[in-house]
Amino acid sequence: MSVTVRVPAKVNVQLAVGAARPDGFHDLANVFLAVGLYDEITVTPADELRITCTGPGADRVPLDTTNLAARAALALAARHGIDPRVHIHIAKDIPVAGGMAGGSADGAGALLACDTLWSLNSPQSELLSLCAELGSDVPFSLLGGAALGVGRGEQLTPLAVGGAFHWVFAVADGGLSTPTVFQEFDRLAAGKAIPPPTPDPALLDALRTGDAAALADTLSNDLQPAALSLRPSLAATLTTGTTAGALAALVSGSGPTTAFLTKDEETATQVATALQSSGTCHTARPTTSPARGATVVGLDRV
Ligand SMILES: C[C@@](CO)(OP(=O)(O)O)[C@H](O)COP(=O)(O)OP(=O)(O)OC[C@H]1O[C@@H](n2ccc(N)nc2=O)[C@H](O)[C@@H]1O
Ligand SMILES: Nc1ncnc2c1ncn2[C@@H]1O[C@H](COP(=O)(O)OP(=O)(O)O)[C@@H](O)[C@H]1O
Repeated sequence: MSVTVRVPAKVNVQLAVGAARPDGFHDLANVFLAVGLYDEITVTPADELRITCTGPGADRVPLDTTNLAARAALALAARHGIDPRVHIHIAKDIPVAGGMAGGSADGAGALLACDTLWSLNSPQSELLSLCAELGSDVPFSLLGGAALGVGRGEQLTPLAVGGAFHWVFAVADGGLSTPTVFQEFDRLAAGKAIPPPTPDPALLDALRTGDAAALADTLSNDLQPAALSLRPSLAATLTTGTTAGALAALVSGSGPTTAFLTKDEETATQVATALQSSGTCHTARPTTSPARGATVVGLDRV
């Protein structure tokens, strides 16, 4: 038997970052929106715990037990006293180390896939608490849609979204390390007062009403200056997309993927074409949001 789960990427439409905490994390007001780029995780019983990965950037994905998908399978098996030997295949389409939570998606996906394979039927609350142990972004990958994440981003409140938003994601060459971007944030913030992170009511309203122009006016990412400081070339990518007609542009999470919100599908195609031909990114990917969270899409009983 094998089980396949599809899991979306995310963009942070607001990422408000507080001061560094004693445990090394930062308190956040993190407004997640799931977008239609997906990894697919397939689990099959095997003689040993084994991971394979295909797709763009697969050579940069660890195939040992540091992989979040392996950690998820091991954590679920340990919780239930189950033999964890499965083959986990990751069909990757989410940019690796791109600020779109690809590793988190694989962690959430492996958790749901193993839960299904082992017929555990765990309640969502139990899966969400296991996700939070794996990483700050992992609970949202399970949930999908849109949500406000507080604490280090793992404490979620689902948000209503009033319509589809059109996006283009410009995938950069190479990745950025999330801890390094937070360290750069701390360096840039040194000596400044950092206010406690709070969600922007106007942004939550824009999501609720599905108003792309209002959302464009309220997009914000406190990690963007840090990502631009570490990767100055991203400024040219952002300018290319806005010049080509995007309503707004921002770095996705810790980057280096950049996100472009457009008023409709036609403009998204036009912005993607301009970005692709500009040479300021590796690949331009048009898509929509919100997207469903981790979902079982295949159950093969042979
Ligand atoms: C920045 C964000 C925005 O959604 O995503 P990415 O852009 O990486 O996808 C997240 O906060 C990333 O979450 P995730 O990638 O799960 O991070 P974790 O594994 O929990 O933590 C990795 C490291 O990032 C830093 N970190 C993470 C979350 C947080 N609230 N404060 C932090 O300072 C810490 O240095 C931590 O050791
Ligand atoms: N399944 C996975 N897919 C991708 N990266 C993973 C995975 N498991 C662990 N990693 C590690 O996590 C790092 C961050 O990757 P990723 O989650 O794709 O990016 P981001 O944190 O920027 O959203 C990678 O560089 C890699 O070392």
